[in-house]
Amino acid sequence: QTLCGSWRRWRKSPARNQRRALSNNIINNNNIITEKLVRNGDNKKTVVCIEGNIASGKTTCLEYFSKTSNIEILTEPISKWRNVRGHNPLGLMYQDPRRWGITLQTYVQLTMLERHLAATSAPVMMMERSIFSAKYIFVENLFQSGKMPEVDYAVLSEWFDWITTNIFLPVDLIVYLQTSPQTCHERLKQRCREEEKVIPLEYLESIHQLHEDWLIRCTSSPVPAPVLVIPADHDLQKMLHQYEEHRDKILTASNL
Ligand SMILES: Nc1ncnc2c1ncn2[C@@H]1O[C@H](COP(=O)(O)OP(=O)(O)O)[C@@H](O)[C@H]1O
Ligand SMILES: Nc1ccn([C@H]2C[C@H](O)[C@@H](COP(=O)(O)O)O2)c(=O)n1
Repeated sequence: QTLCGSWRRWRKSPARNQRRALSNNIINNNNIITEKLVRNGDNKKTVVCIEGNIASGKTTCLEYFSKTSNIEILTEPISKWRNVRGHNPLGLMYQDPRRWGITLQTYVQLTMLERHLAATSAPVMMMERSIFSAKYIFVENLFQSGKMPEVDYAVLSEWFDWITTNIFLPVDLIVYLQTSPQTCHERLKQRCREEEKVIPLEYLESIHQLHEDWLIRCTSSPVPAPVLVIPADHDLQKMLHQYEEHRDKILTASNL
């Protein structure tokens, strides 16, 4: 069990402390107090985001916790990314990232926002990824690898900044499933999703480095919550054992 170096840095400002603030006020660049949009009931809910590389085992982890009462599971809306009104932006992005990266990532940003704001009844909401990793990992990767034009990156960044400045999107804990890119490559081939057949090991290596910069080295983008790192190269049985070991910590994340 490891807690990321970001633990201390962000401990003072995670979701619980924001919730404790007298209101949902924020102070903008001009020192004018404005209100963040808040969904009713957000004060009580614990939000846990499962982060990790492609095919690292996030869905399998969520499936395991879905058997627990009091947890509501929100998987990534990948079926929407594969079919929006008959179009497949995920497939298009892998075929021609320069042309379709902005299209997919705009839609990912919208659908992840919907996930964060979903009306859930259980006290704990466990989400696959977040609007934060969509921006800090996937959009960054497209831009840094030269596959997203600067203007597309600027427009997406403006949208992201507006959303995260004006809408209260609390996260209590990030669970980072830390894998080697090689493990993910093996699992990806085994899963055999049609759109992903073109993904080379190098792509998974880039995505891995971005996760490490964000959640372990804490050198790239803000980490919105404490991070629990779970080594995830192990076989399924060992992974389930680790999930069981961390169960209490995960379920009581809002007390961190
Ligand atoms: N610990 C594990 N050992 C071996 N295979 C795994 C393990 N966890 C998941 N898998 C398999 O790897 C593939 C990707 O797992 P999945 O949970 O879909 O990952 P993700 O949601 O992170 O993309 C699936 O075929 C799954 O059955
Ligand atoms: N912002 C994002 C989020 C996800 N994707 C891609 C990466 C995978 O092909 C797929 C999600 O699969 P998972 O990691 O959950 O197995 O969607 C992306 O391109 N941009």
